Order: sequence, then structure tokens, then C-alpha cells
Amino acid sequence: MAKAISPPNLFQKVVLKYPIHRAFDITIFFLLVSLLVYRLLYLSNHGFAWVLALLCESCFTFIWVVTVSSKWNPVEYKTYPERLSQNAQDLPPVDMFVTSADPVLEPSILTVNTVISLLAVDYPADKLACYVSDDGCSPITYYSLVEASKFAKIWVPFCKKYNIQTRAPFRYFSSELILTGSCNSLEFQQEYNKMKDGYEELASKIKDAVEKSMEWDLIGDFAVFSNMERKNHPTIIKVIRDQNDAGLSEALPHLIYVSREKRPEHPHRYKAGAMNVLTRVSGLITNAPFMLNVDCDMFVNNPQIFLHAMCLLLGSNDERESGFVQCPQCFYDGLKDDPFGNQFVVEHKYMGKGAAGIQGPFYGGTGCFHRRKVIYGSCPDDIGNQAKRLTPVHGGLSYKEQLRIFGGSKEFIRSAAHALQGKENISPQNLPTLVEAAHQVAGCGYEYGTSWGIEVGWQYGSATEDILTGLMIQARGWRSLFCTPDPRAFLGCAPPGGPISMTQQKRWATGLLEILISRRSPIVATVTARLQFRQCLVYLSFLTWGLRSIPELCYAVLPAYCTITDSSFLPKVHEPAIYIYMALFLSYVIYTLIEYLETGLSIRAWWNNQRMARINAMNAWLFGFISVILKVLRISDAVFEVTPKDQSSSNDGDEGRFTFDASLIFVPGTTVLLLQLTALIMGFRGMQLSVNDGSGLGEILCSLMVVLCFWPFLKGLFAKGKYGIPLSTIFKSASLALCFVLVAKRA
Ligand SMILES: O=c1ccn([C@@H]2O[C@H](COP(=O)(O)OP(=O)(O)O[C@H]3O[C@H](CO)[C@@H](O)[C@H](O)[C@H]3O)[C@@H](O)[C@H]2O)c(=O)[nH]1
Ligand SMILES: [Mn+2]
Repeated sequence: MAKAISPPNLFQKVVLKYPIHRAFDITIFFLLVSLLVYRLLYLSNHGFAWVLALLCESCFTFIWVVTVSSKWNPVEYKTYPERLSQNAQDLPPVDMFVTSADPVLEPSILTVNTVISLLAVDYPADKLACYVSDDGCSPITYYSLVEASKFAKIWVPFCKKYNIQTRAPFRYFSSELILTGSCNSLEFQQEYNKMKDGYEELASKIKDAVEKSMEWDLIGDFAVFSNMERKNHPTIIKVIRDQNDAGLSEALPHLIYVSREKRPEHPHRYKAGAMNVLTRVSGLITNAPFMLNVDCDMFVNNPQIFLHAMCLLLGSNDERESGFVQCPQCFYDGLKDDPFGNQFVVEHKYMGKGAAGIQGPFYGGTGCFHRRKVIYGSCPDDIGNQAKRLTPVHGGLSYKEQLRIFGGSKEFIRSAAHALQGKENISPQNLPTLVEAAHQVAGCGYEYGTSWGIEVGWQYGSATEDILTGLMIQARGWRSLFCTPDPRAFLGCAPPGGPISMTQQKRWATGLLEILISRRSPIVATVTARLQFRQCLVYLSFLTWGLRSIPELCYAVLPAYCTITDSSFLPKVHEPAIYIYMALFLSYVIYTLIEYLETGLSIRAWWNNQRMARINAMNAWLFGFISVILKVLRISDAVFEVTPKDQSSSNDGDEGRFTFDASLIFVPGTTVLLLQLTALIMGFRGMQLSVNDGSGLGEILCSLMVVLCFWPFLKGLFAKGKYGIPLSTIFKSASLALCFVLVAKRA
């Protein structure tokens, strides 16, 4: 199935072949085209429904083409960390960034586990520094990190001594202890118990801190947090652990807490703003040539991941091949059969590896190693002028230009110049003096008039800042690499189904569409810069989510519309064209099923994902589309609503059950469902009355399919509490459905 094409060195690129999939890809494409031709040929014999169906099917064909193109040349990289230099001094420094925004929605204990797992990776500790951004400006987060750093002093040596694989303590202690090899000794037992007690103490301290949060005594080290308002406060930077202070015996990375300045009158740009502050602050302090960033819930699951990433970053002769290295976003404790379709396992396998075979995976916001100079806007060395138009950064910048691009901190400009030249740390100074300069670059006025967020750093202007940032990097001609080691690199929390996951999908659809319609869209980047054409198609396959909601919705309503108005959009049962439809349906089902079964997932998981794709498209993506329209009309701006992260999902045995709230986001789905039910009732009555020639049967079957897809909603109509659709939503949807029926009947 696979063959190696590059000499075995630090990594090996393996071309994957899926001949059966390709056969299905082509078959389905031809069936889609035949369908469109058939529609066009008989256009004049039919009415509105036919034209609408043609438009929708054209959209689906387009989506099929971009998806197939994205998946066509999958590759995979095998990495060989044991071939890296054994001399620790040869490994480059890495700055590690963790963003957190809210100690309630993102429980501190999770952030702490992520940080501890980073401090404990298999990489020379003196090459690492961990920066934690706290957009919540919370003494609890700071306190938790201080306590975590104390625990790390015993935890990290323990992990390294016994080569523990799971280095996020909450995961390690939640699974059963397996006693093998060196872990079978009495000494180990004793140390294990000590660690367990230590972690329990840490967890309970954090729990207490959260519970008494109202009555904090903000004195001493915590005095800076007194009278702080979350959205209105000066910068707080605290060096929790300075490597230079510590004795050699406890080799632990630097740990630095950063809460950037916030003022109500200044936009703070959510995560992108936080990342840019971390970039600058770390630039002043450690200025590592590589930077890893993770979301606060994404702990290290593979302690060797830094070495794997280095194989990719250092392993090719041409730097341009590895502008950044992205690991797939994976989740722990995923629910069985992926009931909410948010584990993305199949997507990583086929779309992720497919993109890896073109210009590389897109940047996914977490689990990504960047080159600092790439984030600073540099182009690959030998690139033509075309891509340079996207960035003002080039060799021989005058001082004035540097000020305009990077802002007014002399210290930062000096460090940026070093980073751009690929040099390592500027002359190491003591941390406390640097922290002073760091306050300046973390201020909320620092970026005004500079290129931050536009040409350098994390990009502003989209709720999916990650995709936009990665796109701009690839547009400058960089490629990226996909890092998929075993065990998986990082693991995080998948949101529960229902309102939380809908909000996340809506934010993504909004952010993606914002990119598509902006000047920085992949189409522009392909025409005017260095984004490859097929990479542009990869981006189009998901930047169009918001737009896709419209044909999805129309197509789902079509069968109901036809039954209600006694028209049709499908060929009659005795017409040969019906076979195109049946073949299309069957081959799509078989093909997607193969993908799931091959990945080791169940038929149930396949169905859940199919169903959730429809639910997301018609509800969340539609609202994403609407919020972009509101933004374009300047009625309201898109905001980044943080996804709540739960350490342990509720244990009432109903974790896989869909939940609802009174949000408008559930109105479209409920309306579609009510329409189908109405149509089904009318359809069955009609069939009994008239002598039937098979017309209307297809439409009725389609309505049944839609009802099946919306099964969680159907159950929600009759359930109570959070599992039930609120009456207000039912009422709104029923009114909409009624209006629809009346208008359709009259037309
Ligand atoms: O004002 C903010 C808002 C969010 N965050 C952090 O951003 C990260 C991602 O937020 P989350 O609510 O978990 O969003 P998700 O939708 O789960 O995240 C995915 O999608 C985002 C873009 O929409 C990317 O930024 C993320 O990396 C990617 O994992 C978290 O660490 C947050 O703490 C901030 O630092 N400041
Ligand atoms: Mn998240």
C-alpha cells in the first residue's frame, strides 16, 4: 500500500496509496456530472424545484471536486528521533506557549496539567521555556501555576527516572498502575505513592483556591492582582521559575506567567492577540528559534514529541519544506462511536494526510511548532518577489522600517533581528531586567501603527486566527509538515454535543468565511502569491462551510416542499435517471463506510458523523454565515466565545445524548424537522387517496432520510430538561414552518 521515496534520514516521506478510494472518487464524480447533465437537459420541462435542485447539486459537485483533490495524494512522515544528535547541546531551544482565558470555563487544574506535561518532555530542560498567557487575569491561575511548579520539581525527575509515558499527572493517576521493568521495585512503589500524594495535594489546593475565590487575601506575591478587573488591568508578568536560580540537580524549564494589559477602549484580539504578546515577551526573554503552542487543555501525550518535531524541522536540506510542523488535534476519553462527530479521526487520516501531500497541513491553532522567523514574516530564501509582497520583512531593513514593523521597543527590535538571521539567544541577561522591557511589549497600545496581526505574527480579522495565520505563511511559499507519531502527540477535551459544540462550529464557520471573503483569501493568495493551486482547493474545502449551509438547507427542505406542493425534484420511479440517484447514494454510503471501517471505527460512528455533518451544516454553519453578514453590514462583530472544557464528563450515562438550550441556533434544525413531519403526513395521505404512479415516493424517502439525520431533534421534541428542545424554540420553528407551508401552497 505504501512506498518510501526519500532516503531514510531524520524522517522519511511515505506516499500512501488508496486505489479503491480513488475508484470511488472518480465514480462519484461522474455520477454527479451525469446528474447535472440530466438536470440541464430536462430543465425546460420542470419548475422551480428542479432549478433549485440543480443549483444545490452544482454546489455539492464543487465540494466533491475540492475534497477529492485534497485527498488525492496522501503522504505520511515517519520520524527517527534516535538519529538526532545525542549531544543535547546540538538541539535548538524551543519556547512553549500555553493560552488560557477563563479559570472557570477552562478549569485551572487542566491548564496546570498541560503545563506540567510540557515541563516534563524528553528534551534538554535548559533549552525550554514555558510561557502561560492568562486572558482571565486570575490570581487562581497564577497560584495554580506556582503550586504546579513546586510539584513539577519532584514529578519531572520521577517521570524521567522511570520513563513514564503519560506525563500529565491527572491522566497518569487516572489509569491503573502497570508494574513492569524498573517500575516493579519497592523504591518505585514508594516514589509512586509520594507522587500520588503530591498530586492530590496540588489538586486539592487548586480546588480550595477556586472555592474561596471570593475571599482571596491578595497580599505578598499576589498583591498585584488586587482590584484587578478582567477587562481593564495593566500587564502582569511573573517569572515563576527561573532556570538560572535553580541548582543543576533540578533541571526544569523556565516558567513565566503573562497576563497582557487590557483596556476597554482597546481591542484585544482574543487568542491571536495573546499569541502575539507571548511571541514578543518570549522574544525578549529567551528568543528561541522554534515555538510550540498549545491550547490550555492540550497536554503532551507523547513525551518524545519535541524530538519527533525536530526530525521534521531539521531533517530537510531546504528549510522552506518545513515552515511549521503541525500535529493533528486529538482528544482523550472520546465518547464511544463519536456521537457528536467532533473527534475528526477520519478527517485527519484522509484530509490531513492529503493536504500533507500538497503544500502541507493547515495550522490548527494547537500542537504546532513554528519557526520564529516565519512568524516574524520572513520568506523562504530563494522565493521570488511575488510572495514578498505579502510581507515587509526582508534582509537589510532600515531601523526606521524595523520600528514601523515591530513596534517601538529597542530591545525587541534587536531580538527580532537576531531571530530573523536565525541566530539563537541574544546575550543571556538576567530575567528580572528583561521582564521590565517585556511589560512594554505586552501593553495594549504597543501594536498601533505596526505590522503585528497584519503582516507579522498571528493574524487578526478572523475568529479562526489559526487558519488565517497558516494560510499567510503558506502564501509566502513555505510548506508545512504533518507530525503523526505513535502514541499521539497531544490530547485535549472535545466539547460535549449540543449548545457548546454548536457555538464552536459556528465560530469556526464564521472565522473561515471571514477569511474567504477577505483580501487574504486563498484565491487571492494563489493568484498573487505563492499558495499552490491545489492547496487553495484544500482551503476552499472548509472555508466554504458557512456558504455550504445554504444549499444543505435548501436541499433538505426540497423534498418537503415538493410533497407539500405536489411537485417533484426527483426522477419518477420508472425513469432510468433514478438509477443515477441510486448509484450515487449507494456509492457514497459504501465509500464513506470504507473510510470509517478502515480507520478502525464502527458503523455507528460513521452514521453519527454523517448525521452531525448535516446538523452542523444547517444550524451552526448557517449562523456562522449570518454572523459574517452582520459583520459585513457592520451590525455586529464576531466574538471568540471560549469553549468550556470539562475535566470529567457527566456520569449520568447519557453523555452521548444531544442537549439543547433556548438559543436560536436550534431553530433551523427544528423547523426543517417539523417541515418533514408535515410533509410525511401530507404525503402518506396523498398516496392513499390517489392512484399512484410512483411520483412523490422518492421525495417521501428523502424526507425520511432527513428525519433520520435529525433524530436527536425528534427525540428533543418530546424530552424534558436539557435534553428537550425548549418550547420557545418549538414555537418559533412551528411558526416558521407554518409560514413556509402557507407560502409554498400559494405559490
Ligand atoms: O480571548 C481569548 C480566547 C481564547 N483564548 C485561548 O484560545 C484557545 C482556544 O480556545 P477554545 O475555546 O478552546 O477554542 P476551540 O474552538 O476549542 O479551539 C480551536 O479553534 C480555535 C480557533 O477558532 C483555535 O484558536 C484553537 O487553537 C483550536 O484548538 C484556548 O487555549 C483559550 O484559552 C485566549 O487565549 N484568549
Ligand atoms: Mn479547545
